[in-house]
Amino acid sequence: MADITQQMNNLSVEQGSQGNGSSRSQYVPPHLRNRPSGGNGSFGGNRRGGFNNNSFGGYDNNRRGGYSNNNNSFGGYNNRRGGFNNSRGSGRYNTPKPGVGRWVDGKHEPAERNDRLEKELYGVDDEPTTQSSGINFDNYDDIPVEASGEGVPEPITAFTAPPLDPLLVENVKLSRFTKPTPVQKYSVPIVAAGRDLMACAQTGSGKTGGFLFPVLSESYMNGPASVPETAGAFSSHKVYPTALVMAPTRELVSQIFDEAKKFSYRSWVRPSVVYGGADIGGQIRNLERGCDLLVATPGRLKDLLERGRVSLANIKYLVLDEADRMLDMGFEPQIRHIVQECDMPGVEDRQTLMFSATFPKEIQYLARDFLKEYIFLSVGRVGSTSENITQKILYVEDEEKKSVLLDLLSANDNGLTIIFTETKRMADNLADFLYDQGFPATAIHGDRSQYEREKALAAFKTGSAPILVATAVAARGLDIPNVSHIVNFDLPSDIDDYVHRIGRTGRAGNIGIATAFFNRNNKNIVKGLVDLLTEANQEVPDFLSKIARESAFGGKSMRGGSTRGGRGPSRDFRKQGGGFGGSSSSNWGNSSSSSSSGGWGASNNGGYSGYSGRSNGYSSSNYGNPSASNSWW
Ligand SMILES: Nc1ncnc2c1ncn2[C@@H]1O[C@H](COP(=O)(O)OP(=O)(O)OP(=O)(O)O)[C@@H](O)[C@H]1O
Repeated sequence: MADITQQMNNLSVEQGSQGNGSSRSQYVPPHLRNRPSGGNGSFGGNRRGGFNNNSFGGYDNNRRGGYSNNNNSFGGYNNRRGGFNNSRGSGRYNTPKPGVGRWVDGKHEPAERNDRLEKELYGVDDEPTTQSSGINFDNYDDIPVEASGEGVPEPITAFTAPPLDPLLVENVKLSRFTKPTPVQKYSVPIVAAGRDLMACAQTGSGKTGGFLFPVLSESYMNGPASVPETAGAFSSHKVYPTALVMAPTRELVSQIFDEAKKFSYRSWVRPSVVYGGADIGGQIRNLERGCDLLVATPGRLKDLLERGRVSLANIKYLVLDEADRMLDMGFEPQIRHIVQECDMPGVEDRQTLMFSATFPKEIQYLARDFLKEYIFLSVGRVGSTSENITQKILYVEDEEKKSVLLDLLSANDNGLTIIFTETKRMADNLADFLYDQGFPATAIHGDRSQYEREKALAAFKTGSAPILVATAVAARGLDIPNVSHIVNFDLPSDIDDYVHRIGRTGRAGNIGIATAFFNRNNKNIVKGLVDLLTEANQEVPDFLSKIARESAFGGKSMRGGSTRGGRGPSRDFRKQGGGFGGSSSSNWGNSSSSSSSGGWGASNNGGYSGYSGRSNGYSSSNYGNPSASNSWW
């Protein structure tokens, strides 16, 4: 990594314009300059057989890394009619299947271990598709965490049973996780105490485990609910999951599903996934094989509810992941319909966990309506970036971008690179260009079919196409091991999007580089960028400070100018209202915690009235290491 940084420091735009003498002055990247002419790099040949066309003939299709999750390989109960969903709680399964446990007479019977499945689920060390925690993983301990609300339970410090279920601890070990990340430390006891949670945490800090660990662990201890007596004659066609996770994109739900498979190995809990753009018939058949934990995009779930294939009557745990993104994508009506107008138990009879990178007003309304007396958890400063990511901002005019990109890619010959563009057309154009220049690139964006997107991701993950050109579709949530470099070929206009994009590297304590091409067209983001770089102890180039100063006179003062309030408050907004009489707040870190009045006071209706009358219940503590608050982010 140091080498790459060094080489990047030495880069200049002029270097990129050196031709190879041909009349088309086609750029020849340094690593190809001394090769005999005539080839197009090691994977050349027929362009249509390459990495970025729709035929996908050119790269090896290793499905392990992909998103083709219609095959619920552990679901396998074929007794469709007389199956598990009619068992009403006991002796659910007749035929044990590899890796699938049972709940029998009020007891959990985990399945035997299975070598083949373990290799499939957890991979083997040093495989490109497995990611271990990086050298800076221990620094997570230094991230300031603020937990506020009534009666915040003590965080756990290790993966131990108790409080976790022993099977969950075994699966966590198989995943090579040695200790919990901050969000996991808090979420485990919070969920075990029956509390609701609203969590904001930095990218790559383990939020998926933050909800999967406690939900699965509690499920292993408490077992399934029986099918409601009110279920009609057609209940055998329906599934009655105990836990529902909603997330915005197909890729993200598929990824959560893959994680859920790992941690539910050998247990009675069978995870399933449904998302739009894929054959619904196949998804229904998979659901019928067993569905205790359902991971879904809102649109497809609504469809399945309307078809009577899913009942939410048994939901004990509702998780909304990337809630702000779901609202951005216009899913609020579907989410409200699913949570409030179908058969899901009310807020008092389920536990609800919400994860969101930002906490603007719209999310606060959802929290007010979906959660009860929740604990607010803030890990790191909301919207901040990790110091594990070295951020470089280069001044590059639009017409020079391709040339500079080629230099960057030539300098970075190990690890995976994601290049973000603003438009789908540019993503395709750039991927084709890179292919022509001898770089194995593939593209992912919303105009590609689900099949193409899965293929592209699989090729990228396995390293057969180590360069992924992407639009915002890949910006959030995706967790791909060994991504060492993010290039913002086009900067987004919202600083939050920038944070999420670069968060695809530097995950789980690993290090990474993020390079952005900046020019005067990106003036709207300059203030946010300067603040962010400063906050993460990154170098702020002179040109950027200068443009920021100029722009300050132009009037935009908000970071990036997000229309939704962008980064939003990182603090529990309930503290700002007038309704928390007698609240006490102790702040052990150094984040400023002055509470202001106004805003969310008595004008709120609905779910908050219960809070306002408390005389002594509300407390807030900041458990971060006070000396460390500047050391990591
Ligand atoms: N306790 C742990 N020990 C080691 N690695 C972990 C641990 N928890 C999670 N990870 C790994 O860290 C990476 C990031 O986790 P995850 O995808 O849950 O982050 P996230 O907070 O949801 O990120 P984002 O905000 O980008 O969606 C994953 O590769 C995951 O396997």
